[in-house]
Amino acid sequence: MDLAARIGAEAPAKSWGQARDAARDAGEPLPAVARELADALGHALAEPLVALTDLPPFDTSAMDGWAVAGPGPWRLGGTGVLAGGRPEPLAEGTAVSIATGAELPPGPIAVLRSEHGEVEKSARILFDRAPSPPAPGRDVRPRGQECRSGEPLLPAGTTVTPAVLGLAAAAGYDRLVVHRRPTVELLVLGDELLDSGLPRSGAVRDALSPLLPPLLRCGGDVIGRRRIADDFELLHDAIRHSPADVVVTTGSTAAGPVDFLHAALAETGARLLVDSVAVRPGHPMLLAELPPAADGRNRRLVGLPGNPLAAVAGTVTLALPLLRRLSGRPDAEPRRVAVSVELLGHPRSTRLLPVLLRENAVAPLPFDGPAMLRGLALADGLAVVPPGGLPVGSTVDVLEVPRP
Ligand SMILES: Nc1nc2c(c(=O)[nH]1)N[C@H]1C(S)=C(S)[C@@H](COP(=O)(O)OP(=O)(O)OC[C@H]3O[C@@H](n4cnc5c(N)ncnc54)[C@H](O)[C@@H]3O)O[C@H]1N2
Ligand code: MOO
Repeated sequence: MDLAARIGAEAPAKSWGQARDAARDAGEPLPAVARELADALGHALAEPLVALTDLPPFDTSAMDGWAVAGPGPWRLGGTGVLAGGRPEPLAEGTAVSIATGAELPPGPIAVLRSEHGEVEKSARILFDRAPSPPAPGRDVRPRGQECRSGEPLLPAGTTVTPAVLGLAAAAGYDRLVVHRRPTVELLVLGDELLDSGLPRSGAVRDALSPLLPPLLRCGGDVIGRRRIADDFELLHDAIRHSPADVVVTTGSTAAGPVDFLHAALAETGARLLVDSVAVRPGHPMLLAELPPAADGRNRRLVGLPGNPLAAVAGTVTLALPLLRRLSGRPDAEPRRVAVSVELLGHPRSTRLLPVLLRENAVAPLPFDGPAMLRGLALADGLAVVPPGGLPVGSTVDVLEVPRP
């Protein structure tokens, strides 16, 4: 049986948009799990975040000063209210010192800022020196100002950022229900690759081991990276036994003498969902469904071409949309930007061009060949130039290449 028959009839190359859609549709968000707040960072909320309390939970002083009842001057009483303390009711004509964030005594209480009052110490009388008399409500954060208990604060699918962790804690959460993040194993193929030092006699530095894990971490948890020699059995074995939800390979996508990826996928019983894309660079990129893991988990493989810029093209086209889908997050939408210099297109394929963004217009960068990273290293993003190119005065989508 020939290779095409073993892995299913070869479909024609997908357009760039079809390929990205196929990656977005290639799975369901992974199951929801409850995580301690600190462990939920970077995950997507599996449920809306609903306030478990009013915020603020009580009427709060917004300033250091005094809580005052009625018009001044006031008799100073009590020991004061610090943040975290419980206030006693205040009788009309009395005041008590209060700290920012402390609960106000009940009733129509106003706050006089410390810089607006003067205390006559022996008689313990507080005089009002404010430009206008303190009024109930001023310099007060009223209970429920930010939200009421039960109010939805964030929709499901929101990425848990440091700010979301803080909001969740303020709103009463100890744990969050989030989607499990997909695990990723990176298999870097190529006998010609060096891990250190200068390139020599046909051998080049492995540029993808440093480049890809930080990009892939924007969608999943990279649990391993391995260099695999150009050997069919080793590759087949690595794919078959990978514990990851998503295996990402680099190189070996084309038809060279040691490009074993298609054969290894066929031997593994994989089903190709995308097998080459009408995009430059990166056209041999692929996406496959692997047989499930022993514990029943679905597994997928993204094959990135070996040329480094082509590998980045495959990452933004297939790997990140797939990982974001599995992690329960919406995919990143491109930014639409004006074209102020003609963007030359390929006759039949989409081009992904490293560009700078200047005053909301794109400026293409030189050194954009598939094997080059010099343009990308300066770029603000990748412009998606449709077949035929784009004239001055039109607009172009620019994809973000995630940065730390
Ligand atoms: N007859 C054809 N040959 C090629 C075609 C084609 O359509 N017909 N497509 C070309 C295109 S386009 C690309 S892209 C590459 C894809 O090749 P592979 O995915 O099989 O990758 P390799 O052959 O292993 O390597 C290609 C190139 O990239 C360098 N490389 C690989 N890995 C790394 C790495 N980790 N760091 C730095 N550089 C890497 C490798 O040394 C090669 O120079 O195929 C074309 N050929
Ligand atoms: O896909 Mo290749 O990147 O054109 O070199």
